[in-house]
Amino acid sequence: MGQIIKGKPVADAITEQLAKDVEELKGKGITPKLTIMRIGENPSDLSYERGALKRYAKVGIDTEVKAYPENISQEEFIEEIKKVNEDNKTHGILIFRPLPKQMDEDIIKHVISPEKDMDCFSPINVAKLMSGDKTGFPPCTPTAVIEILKHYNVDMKGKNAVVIGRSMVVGKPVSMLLLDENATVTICHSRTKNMAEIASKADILVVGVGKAKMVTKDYVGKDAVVIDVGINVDEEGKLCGDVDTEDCLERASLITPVPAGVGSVTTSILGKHVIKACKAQNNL
Ligand SMILES: Nc1nc(=O)c2c([nH]1)NC[C@@H]1CN(c3ccc(C(=O)N[C@@H](CCC(=O)O)C(=O)O)cc3)C=[N+]21
Repeated sequence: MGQIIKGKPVADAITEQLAKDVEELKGKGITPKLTIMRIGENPSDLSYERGALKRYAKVGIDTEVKAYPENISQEEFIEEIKKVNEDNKTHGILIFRPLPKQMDEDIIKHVISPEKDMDCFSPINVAKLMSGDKTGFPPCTPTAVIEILKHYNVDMKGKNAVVIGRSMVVGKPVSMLLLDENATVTICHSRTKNMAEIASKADILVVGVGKAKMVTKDYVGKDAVVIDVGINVDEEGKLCGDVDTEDCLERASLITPVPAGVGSVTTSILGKHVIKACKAQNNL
């Protein structure tokens, strides 16, 4: 029988350091600030926003939410991003994704200033992630996955890691970060044949596809570590992951829940990025 590993202890450890860093910056007369740009009222965006606001109120990071109507035009949104880029008080920007249909992410991604881009939207940060340049900002959720594995002493070196999903927010970047930790990485996606069979060979299984409870015990090898990155809303309007946690628990050794798993660590990583950006922008 496996064990459920929560994000909270990991998030708390990171937050403790955050609070110290903020205090130090405030001692120098600097208040780190994050500006969140949200279009519409997607429940998973709102969940992230609530988590972030709560955490940063505790540690003293200023947070401003700029909310825009679902039908805002691309031109208007670009102007808004430019304004925040130029706002001297803002050190970090988070733009919730995916953006609505009228937006072309391949255009917008070039607008956000790479120094303020907290979640690896800018192609500059994507390139830095690919090349292992630590001055960039890898996306928060994939970084949270690695922090959880480290916190619970899961050895990644030489292990078989299988990632399900190839998105730019989860699958691809988390694969790069696992590779950095010397895991042997396999990426599965919608066209993969025999996915359950491949997944069941994993020592570490990371799932981020956005399909509620898609991963059942057939995907899980004995004593595998399962990290559920999915944030879905079920028929009853409750948050649930991509993994059927109950079902997989009998085979897995460790498994993260949703909610209270990866998501809770994501917000603390975002805070860490804001501090890093704030220091860099103040030549500290
Ligand atoms: N550019 C971008 N990057 C993202 O990483 C991103 C995004 N856009 N759009 C939305 C999704 C969703 N997401 C969540 C992160 C944390 C919680 C989180 O903190 N959840 C708390 C619950 C908080 C609450 O609901 O009160 C928990 O799981 O315990 C939820 C959802 C990141 N996403």
